[in-house]
Amino acid sequence: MKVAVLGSGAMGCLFGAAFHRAGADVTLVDVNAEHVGTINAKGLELDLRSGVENLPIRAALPAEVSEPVDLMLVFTKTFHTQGALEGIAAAIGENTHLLSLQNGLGNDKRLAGFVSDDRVMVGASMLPSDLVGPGRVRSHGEGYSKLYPAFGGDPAFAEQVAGLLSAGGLETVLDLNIHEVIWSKVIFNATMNPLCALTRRTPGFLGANPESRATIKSAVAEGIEAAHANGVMVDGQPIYDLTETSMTDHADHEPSMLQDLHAGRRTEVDAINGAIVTAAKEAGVAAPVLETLWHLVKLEEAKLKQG
Ligand SMILES: NC(=O)C1=CN([C@@H]2O[C@H](COP(=O)(O)OP(=O)(O)OC[C@H]3O[C@@H](n4cnc5c(N)ncnc54)[C@H](OP(=O)(O)O)[C@@H]3O)[C@@H](O)[C@H]2O)C=CC1
Ligand SMILES: CC(C)(CO)C(=O)C(=O)O
Repeated sequence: MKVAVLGSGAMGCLFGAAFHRAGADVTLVDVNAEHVGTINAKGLELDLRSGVENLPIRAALPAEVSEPVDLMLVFTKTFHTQGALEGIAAAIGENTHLLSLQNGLGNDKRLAGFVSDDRVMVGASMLPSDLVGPGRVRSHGEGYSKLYPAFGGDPAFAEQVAGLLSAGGLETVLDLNIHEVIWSKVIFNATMNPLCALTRRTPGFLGANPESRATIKSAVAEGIEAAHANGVMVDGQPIYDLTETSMTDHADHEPSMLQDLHAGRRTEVDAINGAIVTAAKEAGVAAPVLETLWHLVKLEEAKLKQG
């Protein structure tokens, strides 16, 4: 399978490596010229719990990819999806499938503007990953990934994709209820990511303090109510369980929102907290804790703009 990973930062490199290990023809596409150059010159360095690995994977700037691919895995930040797909139009042919495992709500609609609905796949990943420097990625935590065609239909291609990822070392399964999976993940992210970003601490710190534990409980409860009000019947307990797992298994992982603030970049809080709060309001329910976390992270972003 010919695969392009669009946005080859922390997660894109981790997944590109799995496709490469499974024998796919992979190109890591990114706008960061230093990162692309380092991967081409020295290989991709992956620091995993199992050890450090160096993989000779091809990397490219978007303008350098001119042949259509079978699969384009989109792993930019959500607010870059539209521009990134426009910038790689030459690689999107009439048989190209698009897959997003990005955080947040609305990724299905963002991809649907570029290929027919039957070639859009979405999902979520619980794997943690950090971009340590040009050509270097660290992932020290376990986690599964789930995917499915976003608008239903034949899952045969999605099955092949999940098979390759699993063969390449990243456990991936199909889930018919993919929108419940995505909502469960976004509720988790809307709770844990802002709390870590605002305190500048990792999940282990949140687990050790009663104030964060109380906030986690309220935020998750609001997210579940918002999902149910929107007709997405998520099961609540596994989301609380995920927060517990992250406070132990991912105790030292910097959630992507914390990585963003540390790097002085915009966060994805609008697609995460903002999207849940908006959906909640549209369905006639309030989500005040999630809304406050959203606004506090927006203030952090405003501080970054001030310098
Ligand atoms: N990190 C994690 O542990 C997890 C992240 N996620 C989700 O995965 C997605 C990706 O996150 P993550 O890997 O952390 O993000 P990163 O910032 O590490 O990677 C995104 C990459 O996309 C690049 N990029 C930006 N614009 C374009 C473009 N037009 N064309 C090609 N590449 C572009 C960025 O370059 P530049 O930096 O120069 O803008 C960057 O290298 C997000 O939605 C995140 O929420 C999900 C689960 C876990
Ligand atoms: C790794 C994980 C699952 C939890 O922190 C995540 O989604 C993120 O960092 O955004």
